[in-house]
Amino acid sequence: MNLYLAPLEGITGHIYRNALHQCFDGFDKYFIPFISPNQKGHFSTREKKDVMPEHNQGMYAVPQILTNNVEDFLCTAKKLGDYGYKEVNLNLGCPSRTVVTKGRGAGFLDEPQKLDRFLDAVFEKCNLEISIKTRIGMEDPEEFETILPIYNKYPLKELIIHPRVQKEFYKNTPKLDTYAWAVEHSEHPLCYNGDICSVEDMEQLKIRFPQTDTVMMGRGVLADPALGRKLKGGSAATIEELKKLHDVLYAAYCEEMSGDRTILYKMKEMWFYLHPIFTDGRKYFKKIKKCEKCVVYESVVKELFLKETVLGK
Ligand SMILES: Cc1cc2nc3c(=O)[nH]c(=O)nc-3n(C[C@H](O)[C@H](O)[C@H](O)COP(=O)(O)O)c2cc1C
Repeated sequence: MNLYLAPLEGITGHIYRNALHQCFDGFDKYFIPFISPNQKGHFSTREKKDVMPEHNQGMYAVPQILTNNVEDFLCTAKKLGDYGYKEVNLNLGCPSRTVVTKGRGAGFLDEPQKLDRFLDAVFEKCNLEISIKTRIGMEDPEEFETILPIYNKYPLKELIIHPRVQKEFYKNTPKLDTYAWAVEHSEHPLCYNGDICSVEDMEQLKIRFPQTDTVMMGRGVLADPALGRKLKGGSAATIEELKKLHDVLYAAYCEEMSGDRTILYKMKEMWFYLHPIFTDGRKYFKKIKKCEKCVVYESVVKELFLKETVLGK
């Protein structure tokens, strides 16, 4: 089984990926949140920090590009190639309105002919391997019957399918019937993505799709950082391991960012996903959300790790 860490913009940046890799590992590929090429043609500070080889040591990292412009894609891919990357991923799933209204991310799925011409040009000129992470349409899963044949025309490294349409954002449940149709009709190796948060979820997926041997996971990992390890037959997270992950992350955010508010914003985001793994996690999450100073935060977290334990999963 190949397991991939999903890109989560604002969360699984280099600090999170390195902390996860150091404390739990378990992933065959670590996807980097999207790079959105700008008019000036250079990376933002966040993007640069995220793709720098020294921030991705010892792991197979895949950068992702969000664009609908051929030149921007090629120019970004070239720079990533210069950094040493062999593979890039194209984002055709981002549901955010600001992205979609510009015809990027999931918005590109609304213009199949333009998408076809885009892929034709980038596959002709790009020297790197290209994979695609896609939703199944904008409004209706049936749109995928037009989109998949386009993907089938090009030599994709792999196709990662998150079987929701754009308008659902992260609501409802993944459309497994559409994924089943894709399993039958795709010419490419497939990776399934969506709502795999436990060993049981994976078992269910494998019952219906025994041929699926590559799965990407995002929020499930934030909620249980040992998920990848557990899916590979390893043990559940211990309280000591979770404390270590927390301490590594917190130290790295304190070093990279300035100001209690900015640091605590990052930590609160992490706790939003992670708190349910602890006994009485809700109580502590409420306290954490109220923290405005790092010293106060540190004492709340210290108490949590002292008094609570990990819920058996
Ligand atoms: C906060 C957040 C940020 C995300 N950022 C990205 C991104 O940069 N690129 C991308 O392809 N998908 C992004 N996604 C989608 C995830 O990669 C993934 O497809 C989605 O969360 C479904 O998988 P999951 O159920 O395992 O979390 C993001 C999702 C969330 C919730």
